[in-house]
Amino acid sequence: MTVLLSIQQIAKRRFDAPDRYLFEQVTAEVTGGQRIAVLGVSGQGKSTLLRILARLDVPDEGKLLLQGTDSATWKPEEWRSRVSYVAQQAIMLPGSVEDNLRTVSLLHGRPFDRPLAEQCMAALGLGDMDWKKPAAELSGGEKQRTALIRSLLLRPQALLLDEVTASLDPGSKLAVERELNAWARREGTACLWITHDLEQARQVSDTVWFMSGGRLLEQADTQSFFHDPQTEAARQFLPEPSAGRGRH
Ligand SMILES: Nc1ncnc2c1ncn2[C@@H]1O[C@H](COP(=O)(O)OP(=O)(O)OP(=O)(O)O)[C@@H](O)[C@H]1O
Repeated sequence: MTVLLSIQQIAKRRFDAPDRYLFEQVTAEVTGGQRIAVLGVSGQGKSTLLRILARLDVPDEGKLLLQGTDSATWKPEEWRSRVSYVAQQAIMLPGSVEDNLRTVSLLHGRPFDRPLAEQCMAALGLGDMDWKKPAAELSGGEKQRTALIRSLLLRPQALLLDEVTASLDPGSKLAVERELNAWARREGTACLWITHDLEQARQVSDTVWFMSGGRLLEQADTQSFFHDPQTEAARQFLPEPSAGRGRH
């Protein structure tokens, strides 16, 4: 698999104590279609790292490359149309659902793919939605899925998903997991999921990135991470081992 994103020695300083790092020495690669769960206790900087990868925030140290080209060479909007961040708190743009679905295409100068929008809405349980409805009137879960579809319509190479199913009912959550797994397989879209739901992490990832102590402490195959975590911090983070999970 070709390397899509290369993350080299990225560090971010704490804004409340600039002599200390929120995280440092983060080095990793993301390949096309790779499915990664980004795990760790609250406040490790998982969201901050993904926002840096989407160029919505800047690192204090280190380099980011997309398809081998340094981030400084990419226009930010071109980068963001390829590496799309979906926030936990979906922000709807003014206007209707349809305006929301169309706006990102307009912003990035792409034709609006209505059949794809219809297909995504149906797949995520929004097939009966009135597209003329003001987006501000949607429920939290409807906003979250509409925001996700807005990003999917860009056909990004990487989707950075920040607790995107947090306000969804179990059925809708499953629909999102299935649809994004299908995108990763079909389109080769890399999916990075921040989640606190360990069952979800198992369903949606082949690789785990575990953040702890200001480092990207483990990068492991998902099965190996859950069955045989290599660090004490990861062992503490995971629930008590179930029968059969070997630990050193
Ligand atoms: N430079 C910084 N950039 C972002 N957050 C910072 C910074 N310095 C300190 N912080 C603090 O560190 C924490 C980082 O939050 P962030 O959302 O990135 O972590 P997280 O691991 O995603 O947490 P959660 O799992 O709760 O969403 C916040 O409490 C924030 O106030």
